[in-house]
Amino acid sequence: MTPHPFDAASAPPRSVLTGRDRSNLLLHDARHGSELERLHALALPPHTLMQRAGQALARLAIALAPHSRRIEIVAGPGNNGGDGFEAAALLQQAGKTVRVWWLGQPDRQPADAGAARLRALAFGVPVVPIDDTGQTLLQDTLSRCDHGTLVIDALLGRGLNRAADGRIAELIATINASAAAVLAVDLPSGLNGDTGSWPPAPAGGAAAVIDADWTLALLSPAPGLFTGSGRDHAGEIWWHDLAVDLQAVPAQAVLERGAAFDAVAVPRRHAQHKGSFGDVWVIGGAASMAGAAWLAARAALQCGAGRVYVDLLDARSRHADTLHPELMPGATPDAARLGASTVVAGCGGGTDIAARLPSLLAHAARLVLDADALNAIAADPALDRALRARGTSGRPTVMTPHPLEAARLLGCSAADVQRNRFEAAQTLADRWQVVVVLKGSGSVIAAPGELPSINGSGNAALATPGSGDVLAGCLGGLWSRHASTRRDAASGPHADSLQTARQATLAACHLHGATAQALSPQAEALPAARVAEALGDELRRIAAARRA
Ligand SMILES: NC(=O)C1=CN([C@@H]2O[C@H](COP(=O)(O)OP(=O)(O)OC[C@H]3O[C@@H](n4cnc5c(N)ncnc54)[C@H](OP(=O)(O)O)[C@@H]3O)[C@@H](O)[C@H]2O)[C@@H](O)CC1
Ligand SMILES: [K+]
Repeated sequence: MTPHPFDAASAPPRSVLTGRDRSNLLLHDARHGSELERLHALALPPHTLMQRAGQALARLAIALAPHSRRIEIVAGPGNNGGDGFEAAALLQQAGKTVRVWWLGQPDRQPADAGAARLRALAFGVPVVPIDDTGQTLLQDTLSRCDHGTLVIDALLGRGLNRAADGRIAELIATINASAAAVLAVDLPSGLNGDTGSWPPAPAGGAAAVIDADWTLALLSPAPGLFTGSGRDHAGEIWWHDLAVDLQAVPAQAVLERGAAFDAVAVPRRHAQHKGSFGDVWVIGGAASMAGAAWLAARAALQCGAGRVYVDLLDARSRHADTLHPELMPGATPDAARLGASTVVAGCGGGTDIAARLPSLLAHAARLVLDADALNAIAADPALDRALRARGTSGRPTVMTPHPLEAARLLGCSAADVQRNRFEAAQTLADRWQVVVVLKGSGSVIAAPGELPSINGSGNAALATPGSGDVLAGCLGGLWSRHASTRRDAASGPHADSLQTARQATLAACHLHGATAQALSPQAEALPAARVAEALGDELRRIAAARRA
């Protein structure tokens, strides 16, 4: 008997976020991922998908840790463990010293995983049951490993149906405490792949989730890998589609990797002038918070808005930004100007922004609501009604809450929002017929009637004060030029549609994140003013790369 060979013709796993592929990636939750698996399994010889999964896993393990002679595979009771068994036989054939530690029972193992275990045994792979003795031995082994040992986490994948506790939680803690490198199969065990959160921990306990160096997503990546806690637990995310058609089953989310940005930041034509790219008004900067408004204005300028005005709420701060003389301090815009402008409202707005909102909601052609503008709407039913009326009338609005602002709008806690970021963002988008960016690790962009998108760029360098103001301004700038350019091309009212707003929002989130990654690849803190300044550099770099 020979193991199924590495299929040299099959594509290798791909790194999802560091590769050059900028196309959107469909993401399926656990239910639809199982449906995808079931549908394709019916059309293929028995065990094919798991064999492909094992091949992809073994191939990636060798590529990521070529010098690891010892590979410890910790396999769980279900098919996630089956992937581990499939890879074990191949890795053993490839000359590695492999051992599978198995937490399962033969009579309860699913058919695919059972066949994979028998195959591994047939190739002489040692399989150690994780009973009390096995667990002690594993703890002892992993405590003595260094980074040269590879541990494959095949404990739990999409079949997670409760918080990891008891022995499985102990195993997760043992792996996390080890110095070994960790490659997780499909999901870091313990992570809820649908949401990127942890299932509620047992009373008094902490959630147990693997901290992987790498994760190999199989078939269709789970949405939760890319948002909430997902990125921190998953490490670098790799993916293999196992040669199936992901479109055969409806997806639940989309990973945005730059396609929308490419559609929005189109090359500027020679005969265009500043009027071609529209006016942006930044309205915010209450007492001692003028910086927030200037940051947004600088970002809008860097992103290519035609003219940028700043209407500061604190009259005493109405001076120019001497570092950026292009920015114009302006008096309160009237309805006609608002009706021809993109307005970014609320950055450092304090409570003063509330008085401005009725006019902005009624007249602004395009409206970005950030920070204190969102808090004002959460606190005032009349503003809530005005925003609803704006949505019904078809005038586009983008809301950019962080989780706490979203919680205020939804009347729940920030922890509730983080438990299901997709649901929170979609509820807000549907309630007001707006585009919503729920900020945080893996910003979620939701709009009525659209699948939620997750922004794939960015890192923790953006976790600094003023970062949100820069995003709001960046969005204002890109939206202004996008809507104006589309109006040029289409001369129709649809130039201001919610779809244009959504495209600009996806583009802004991408650019904001990509700029931070370029400036601070190791995610060390970045002052927001540096990010604002560098947005233009990143735009110019991308434009130059396009021409090359
Ligand atoms: N079949 C195929 O062709 C392919 C399958 N694929 C792979 O299959 C994976 C999905 O497999 P799966 O559905 O068997 O689920 P899996 O993640 O192994 O876990 C289920 C087991 O865990 C248990 N359990 C759950 N939560 C628990 C907890 N907190 N603490 C303790 N136990 C817990 C649960 O126990 P039960 O609830 O039944 O008591 C059950 O025994 C997917 O992620 C991918 O890796 C891919 O290779 C593509 C091809
Ligand atoms: K896993």
